[in-house]
Amino acid sequence: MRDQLAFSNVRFSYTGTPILEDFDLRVKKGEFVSMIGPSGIGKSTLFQLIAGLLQPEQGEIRLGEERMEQRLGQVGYMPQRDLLMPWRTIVENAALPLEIKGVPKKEAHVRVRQELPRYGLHEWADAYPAQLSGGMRQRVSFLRALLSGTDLMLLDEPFSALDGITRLDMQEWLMEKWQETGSTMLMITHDIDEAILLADRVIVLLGKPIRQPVELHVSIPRPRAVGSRNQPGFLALREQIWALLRTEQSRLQSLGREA
Ligand SMILES: Nc1ncnc2c1ncn2[C@@H]1O[C@H](COP(=O)(O)OP(=O)(O)OP(=O)(O)O)[C@@H](O)[C@H]1O
Repeated sequence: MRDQLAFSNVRFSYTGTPILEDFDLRVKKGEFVSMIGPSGIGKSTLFQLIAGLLQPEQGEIRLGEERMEQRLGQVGYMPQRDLLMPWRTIVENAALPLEIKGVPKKEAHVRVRQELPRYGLHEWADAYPAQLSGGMRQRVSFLRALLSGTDLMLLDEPFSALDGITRLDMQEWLMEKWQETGSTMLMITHDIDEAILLADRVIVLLGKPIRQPVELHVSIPRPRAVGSRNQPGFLALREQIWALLRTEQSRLQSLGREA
């Protein structure tokens, strides 16, 4: 299967802070990849590079077959907080990327209304974001990202602001949507179980700068559900990721003490 995203030999730093060095990453079309790493390692920076908000100093980033400097608008982005506009209704919020692409407003709204039932939101089309629960707002945010018309979705800790039960529901919901849409998904999370449950592959980001991420394949059979966490393969992966992160945390702390 062809690559949807490829980083080759990428270097990136902020003034005085190296983030990536000789960094390679390949994501196949339709794959679900989770990324996990210590705070401040550069996860959001990676997403900004993919979205084209930042450019690499060296190396290249390809989306599909193309090497693109201008990647803005080529990926769907779902942030931690939904960033829905409070003065726009649910239909108006979700239709925004279509309108930006030049689809006439009326047509954009019809298309969103057709989609809403699949998101359990058909009764909320004309409501405002403040009337919806956190989980519902994140579903609107996901639909809006999907309607930006791209096959690559970047999910930046999409459920971190939700309560525990809603979060579990949303994880199962996202797995369904991923299978339904066939989109390629790249998700940042701080939650090891979430990283494993959803993904085909977990990428553990280590090092300062990040050179060779550790890539772990998740062979838990699909369809998965919250109960899949109790399978022996899951427990072993959780231990392995936990050990990697703990070692990295101590290494970073001792580097901090030396500096
Ligand atoms: N615009 C910037 N200018 C300079 N340094 C920056 C800038 N943005 C981020 N950094 C630094 O780069 C490093 C990586 O930041 P980034 O936000 O990508 O990390 P992260 O892994 O997403 O963190 P977290 O898990 O806490 O969200 C951090 O040390 C951060 O302080």
